[in-house]
Amino acid sequence: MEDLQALLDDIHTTLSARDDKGKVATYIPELARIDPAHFGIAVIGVDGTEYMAGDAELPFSIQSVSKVFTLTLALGKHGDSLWNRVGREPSGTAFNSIVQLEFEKGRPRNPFINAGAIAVTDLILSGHKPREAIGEIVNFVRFLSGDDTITTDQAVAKSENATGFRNFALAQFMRSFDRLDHPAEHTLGVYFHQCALAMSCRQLAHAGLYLAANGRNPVSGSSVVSRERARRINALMMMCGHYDGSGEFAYRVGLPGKSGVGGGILAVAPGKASIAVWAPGLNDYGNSLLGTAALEILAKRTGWSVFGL
Ligand SMILES: NC(=O)CC[C@H](N)C(=O)O
Repeated sequence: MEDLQALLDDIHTTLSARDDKGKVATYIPELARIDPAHFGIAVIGVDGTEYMAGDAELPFSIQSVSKVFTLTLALGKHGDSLWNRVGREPSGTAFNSIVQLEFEKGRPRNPFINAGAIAVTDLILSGHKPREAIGEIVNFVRFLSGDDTITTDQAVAKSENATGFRNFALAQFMRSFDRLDHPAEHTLGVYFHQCALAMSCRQLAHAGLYLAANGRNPVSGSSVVSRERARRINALMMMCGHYDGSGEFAYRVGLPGKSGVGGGILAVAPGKASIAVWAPGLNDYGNSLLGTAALEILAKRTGWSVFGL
């Protein structure tokens, strides 16, 4: 395998020169202001070695990448009973789609589409005030990444709270099937804050390291989840992490990954490394255009894939 740092520098140079950077999300007004020219990538090996290129230390809005961490947290609190609320099948629909919810009686297909993530957040809220649940999520992500400086971007959370009509519709609709335990405003108050977590590629790659290392963070030495649970979360990321673009991502990259509309993607090369990439311009599925391209090149040149050696 070629030198990883040289490879990241090459990916950064090649992709920064591309004219077509995709389109930044505009439905959350605060995200519409982000410069699509940003590009960052960080790879943390399971031995803790860090490789970075571009804006790898600049915090960005992780948005739906947070759904991996809230799923992990909620599984820790509720165990497999979580699956009574949400399924484990790819949806084949957009991240914010409502259509399947009626046919499937308010049980979202998986924890990574918006409806499913809102149901997971509702479980985290159990027994808490929204403020406490937000604190618990922030503390969990700080623990995962070993970095106490991580916070939520209040302007992004506020911006989404003011314009997240679709998410309110999803939450109210689930509530009509008795699938949420809390008022939509409470659950979404927490959900918008988890999406507004601001993290750099470096912090994000550290936070995802447990998924590359059998459930244990090799840098901090902490056990996060069992080996079996880490595998299962990876399986869900592979099947559902990119919504109706999940098949295409698996085909091109071949690694479990989770995207967010802020342009971030967390990808996991089991036994090898945790990878975070950020390029704010999105493709038609709402996944980072150049982030996907970067991971495709990285996977090809390293040979990292869960589908073969
Ligand atoms: N795909 C995403 O990143 C969506 C997250 C965003 N906060 C939303 O709920 O619409």
